[in-house]
Amino acid sequence: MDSFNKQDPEEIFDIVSALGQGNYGKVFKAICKQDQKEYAIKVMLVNEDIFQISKEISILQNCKNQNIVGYFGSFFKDNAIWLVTEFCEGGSALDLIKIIQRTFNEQEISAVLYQALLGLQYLHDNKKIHRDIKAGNILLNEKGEAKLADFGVSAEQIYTNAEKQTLMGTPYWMSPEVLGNSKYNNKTDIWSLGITAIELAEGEPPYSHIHPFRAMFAIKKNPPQGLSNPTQWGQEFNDFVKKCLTLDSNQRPTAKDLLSHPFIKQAINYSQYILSELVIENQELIEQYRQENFNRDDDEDDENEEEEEDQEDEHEEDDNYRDHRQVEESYDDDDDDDDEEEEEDKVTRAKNKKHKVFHQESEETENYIEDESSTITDNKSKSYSQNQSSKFQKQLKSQQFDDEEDSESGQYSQTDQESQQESQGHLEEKSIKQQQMLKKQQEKFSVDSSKQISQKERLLESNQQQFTSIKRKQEQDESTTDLRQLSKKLNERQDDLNQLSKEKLNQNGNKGLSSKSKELVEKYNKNCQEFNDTSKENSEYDLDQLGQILKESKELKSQQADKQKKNLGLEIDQNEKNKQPQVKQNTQQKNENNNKNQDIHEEKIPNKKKITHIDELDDDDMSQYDSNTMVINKHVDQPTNKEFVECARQMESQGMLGNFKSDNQKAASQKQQNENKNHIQQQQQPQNKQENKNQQLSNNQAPPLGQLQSKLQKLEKEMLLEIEVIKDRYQKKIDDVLLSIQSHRDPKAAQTFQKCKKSSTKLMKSISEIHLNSSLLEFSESDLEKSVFSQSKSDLQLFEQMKNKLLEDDLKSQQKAKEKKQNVTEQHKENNSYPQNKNNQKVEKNSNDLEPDSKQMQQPQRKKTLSILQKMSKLPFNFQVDDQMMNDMNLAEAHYKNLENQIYNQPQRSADGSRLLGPPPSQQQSSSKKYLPFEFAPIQKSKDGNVGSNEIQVGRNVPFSFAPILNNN
Ligand SMILES: Nc1ncnc2c1ncn2[C@@H]1O[C@H](COP(=O)(O)OP(=O)(O)OP(=O)(O)O)[C@@H](O)[C@H]1O
Repeated sequence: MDSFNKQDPEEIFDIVSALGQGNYGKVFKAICKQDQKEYAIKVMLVNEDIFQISKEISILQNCKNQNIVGYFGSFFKDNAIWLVTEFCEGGSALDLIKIIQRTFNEQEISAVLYQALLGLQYLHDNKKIHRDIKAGNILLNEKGEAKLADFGVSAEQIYTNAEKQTLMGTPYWMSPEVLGNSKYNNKTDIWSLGITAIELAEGEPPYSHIHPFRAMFAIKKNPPQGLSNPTQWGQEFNDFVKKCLTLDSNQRPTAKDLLSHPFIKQAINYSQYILSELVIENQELIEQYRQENFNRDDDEDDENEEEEEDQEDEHEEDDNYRDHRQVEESYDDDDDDDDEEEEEDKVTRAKNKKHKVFHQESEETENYIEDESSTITDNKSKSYSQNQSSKFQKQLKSQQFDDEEDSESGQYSQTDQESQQESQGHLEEKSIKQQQMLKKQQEKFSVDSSKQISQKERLLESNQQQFTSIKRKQEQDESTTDLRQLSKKLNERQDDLNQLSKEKLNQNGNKGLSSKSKELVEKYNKNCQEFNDTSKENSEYDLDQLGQILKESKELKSQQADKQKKNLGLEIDQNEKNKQPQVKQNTQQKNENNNKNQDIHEEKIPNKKKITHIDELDDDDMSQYDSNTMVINKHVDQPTNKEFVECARQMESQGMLGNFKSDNQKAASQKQQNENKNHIQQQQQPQNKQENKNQQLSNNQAPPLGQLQSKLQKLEKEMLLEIEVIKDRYQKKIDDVLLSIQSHRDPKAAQTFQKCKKSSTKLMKSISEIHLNSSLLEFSESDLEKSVFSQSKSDLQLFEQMKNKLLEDDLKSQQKAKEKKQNVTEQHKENNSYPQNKNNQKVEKNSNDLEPDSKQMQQPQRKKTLSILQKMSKLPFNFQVDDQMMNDMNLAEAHYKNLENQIYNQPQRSADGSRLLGPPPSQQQSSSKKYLPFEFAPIQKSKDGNVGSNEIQVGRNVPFSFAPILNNN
């Protein structure tokens, strides 16, 4: 008890939701107010089970292992113990089977068992026995870790023969030796693990269809039951189960033995990865399941409280039968008193567990009812109450019949008046008593049956709720299909645009499009193509997200279009009047908002001309607008984009496109139009024909902007959120795989890591492309600059620069080195007549002459390299280093090494090859270290467990950090 924290747990934690119900209490999800981390808290009322609870605490306290659920402390409040453990997002393996509504496949089973075995190995090495291994006690988290939990019945290993053995565990998972009279040890956990393997594969342990006490008997007497359909499973899995279920515990393998079983060994590479996928993919369903269970538990709690008194006696028997949960039974064959105590104990425990049992009972009934239609359920509840009442009627009749019989027999058998009267009085009394009793019974029956009816009604209600939720899910699925179709449409639309741009290019190809313009258009086409490819590659989830946004945007636009249609014709003049101030205001706002950005931009691109049509661009102009500027400086006119917007509008007017983008584009065009107008008015330049055309078009078609803009802003925010979510998701995956690589040096995981990174970058690129190409949402310059895409692009450029610089400098220094070498050789030739000793001195002197020169040459270059490297070190975490870049880096490194070797290390031979030139070996070593600009080193994790953001990932199979070495001087 000393170990309990004295603080009020409610001051430390916020209870968020219920996670589940155990035998000893409810488990809640909580958030620590201080660090905002999630925890699981088991709240257990203190009663006679205090021994179990404190044992669980003490065992958890002493276990620190990745595959044992982490313990953070315990509190005592209001006669309840709060046990704080680490939160496992996936709940138990059994929960997951229920949630995904299928059993695990062989890969998933091996993944769970591999980690469970690691946990068991740790426990057994520390002389502990779990004693309650089952799928319900293996928790899974988002990282794909499987953890043993629920140590309520665990024990320190008992070795002495004098010790009384305790029967503990959950019947179907118990080993024959636990059920028999023999002593048992940690091998009992291995048996239970074998049963758990069957449970994961089939959803139920063997003998689950029979009464648990009978099952206990069967386990003890019968040969082990393996998988019920062995041919359905691989040979290795069959063998694994068989080995776990070895009858003789001495022959049964240990956890360590099983870790090298082929069925388990294969899981080492993928265990965490696939479990993480399983948990993350089903996170929504898991939450839903918890929510539903929580509601049901609450209802049932209330109900049970009401029924507790009434049903206590009647259900006691049932309780014993239905208690599929833990059975704890001390036994001693020779001692009858013990048996009695044990019997009493059982009853007390059964009472304590009644809550749980009721819960299970109604769950079973409910499951049954779930299979039936609601009408059948209704009928069932009715017929049940009918049965009850007819049963009661029968009883009533028989009672009445007995009474009548009694009174009749009384009439004929008694001759004496007094005794007759006496007897009659007695009979009357008896009859009154019986009638009272019957009345009571009648009342009780009616109460019971009405309770049963209301229970059934509740079940019916929950059934209907489930039905509605299934229906809702179906609707969701339908809308997901809708979204998928939408995203498909988006792709098709991109194809259309592609096609259109190609046609346009062909048409205009000979009409004086400058080569730069052509190049630009081609680049745009390529981007579109790439976007199509990547968006096809991206997961359905991402497409769904994008589809959702597009759907909303479409709805918004169609609303706008409807409104506009209404206004058109009738109120066009009015509309025009109303529109102008709004547009003006927006333009003003926009101008104000973008003032800073524009200033910055003006600095970057001086003398920038405002371009409104691609034909207005000449080669000089085009040189200012390379692809990067297009991406980063969004507010710069993008001729290709405008071109396509116009084409799209034309297509639309010809009925070739829906109104999917038009409103937005019109809005953008209107805004641009106004901006241009202002600009041109300022410069007092005549407007060209094309602009007039555009203005006419936009004046006729542009929608009112106020509402649209605020909705667009909302959409933009949502889009940003979506991006964050997607980014997070990938980031999490990357982190996890990274961890797994680090812990296992696992090439498969490394591959996945690379894949994740690639798809993450692709995704970011796609998103940026959507921003750029569809003009769906307007990003400010700074937003765009923040985006990973643009960042990566400029960083890539930086890297290119660095590489070229290095190669250039390298070449120069090689040339210089050559020249120096020639000088040295010539000088050597001159001094060839010197004695050996002197000669060496001379050479050393020459070598020293070389050093300052090389240093001079190296220092500025080194500085530059370092500054570039430092810049690179600010790259975002998910900056992708592809093979090409990897090669470049290796190349750069090799060049440096080479250079160093040539200048300082490589002992050079004299022209005739007879003597070595160069510094003594001691000098060689130090110089080589001193001048190496960077090296590959294993990644160091920062305190918070993340890979530092200032480290660059350089992936072969194992990630490395790329850290510049500081000058020793
Ligand atoms: N750390 C946790 N993280 C997430 N969910 C948890 C955690 N601990 C328990 N749960 C959920 O709460 C449920 C109840 O857990 P608990 O350990 O109290 O009992 P149990 O294992 O179901 O029953 P018993 O105690 O009879 O073995 C679990 O099945 C699981 O769904």
